[in-house]
Amino acid sequence: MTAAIEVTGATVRYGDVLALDDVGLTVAPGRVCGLLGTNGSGKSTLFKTILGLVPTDSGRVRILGRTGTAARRRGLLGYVPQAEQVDWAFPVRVRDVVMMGRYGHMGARRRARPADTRAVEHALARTDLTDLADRQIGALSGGQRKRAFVARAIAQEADVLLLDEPFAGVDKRSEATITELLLQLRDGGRTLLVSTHDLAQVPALCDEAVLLQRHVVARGTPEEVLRPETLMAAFGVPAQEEGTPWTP
Ligand SMILES: Nc1ncnc2c1ncn2[C@@H]1O[C@H](COP(=O)(O)OP(=O)(O)OP(=O)(O)O)[C@@H](O)[C@H]1O
Repeated sequence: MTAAIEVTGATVRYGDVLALDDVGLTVAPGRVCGLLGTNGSGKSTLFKTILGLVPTDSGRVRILGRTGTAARRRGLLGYVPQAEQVDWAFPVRVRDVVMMGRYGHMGARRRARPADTRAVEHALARTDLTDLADRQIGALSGGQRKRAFVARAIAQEADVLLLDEPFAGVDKRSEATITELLLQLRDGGRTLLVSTHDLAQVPALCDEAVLLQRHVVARGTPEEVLRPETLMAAFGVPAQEEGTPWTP
């Protein structure tokens, strides 16, 4: 079976900074893989590498057998960025942000067809944003903004989704809504790679997990990766109590 995500021997440097060191990762279709690691451990860089947005010193990326760039251009690969990477002052409505997910389906003239409008309305409804659809994206709360980007990913109907910290700064209710939405996407056959600092979220969401510290220090089931001795060996800190954000 072709892997949904396959990264082999990826090494990335920013000048003198070694951000990824010989990283390998394989995720089968229809699975949720958690990407865990401390600040600066390379999670965002790995996403950008998969998306074809940063050059690699060495290594190879395949998304359903294609390069990341080719998969992205064909609408097979979706990305929910970290909140900090988005310009919230940009004057755009929630509905327009979600419609951006349809661009890969529209052709060069980007004219929305009825199928695109239906997909957008469906995604807004699933993320409970229908009533806020005409609001400027910058005028939403943090949790609502996250949901808007998850809605964009739903509307895109991409087979593989990369989500960078979808739970950062959201309350328990939004966290539960987002988790449920992501599991529904998985159950519909999508493949998800989800970075998070919130280890308490991992067993409920992830089928498997990878612990990154520039290179892969552990991979396996959430139980295997979250073993206290694994975390201790990797970071020299004990596991924290369930529900506590992970801040070694
Ligand atoms: N554009 C850049 N130029 C130089 N160094 C960078 C750049 N982007 C990231 N880095 C460095 O590369 C390393 C990995 O950063 P990255 O953003 O991938 O980590 P991360 O795991 O996503 O962190 P966080 O959890 O804080 O978002 C860090 O040491 C960071 O300082």
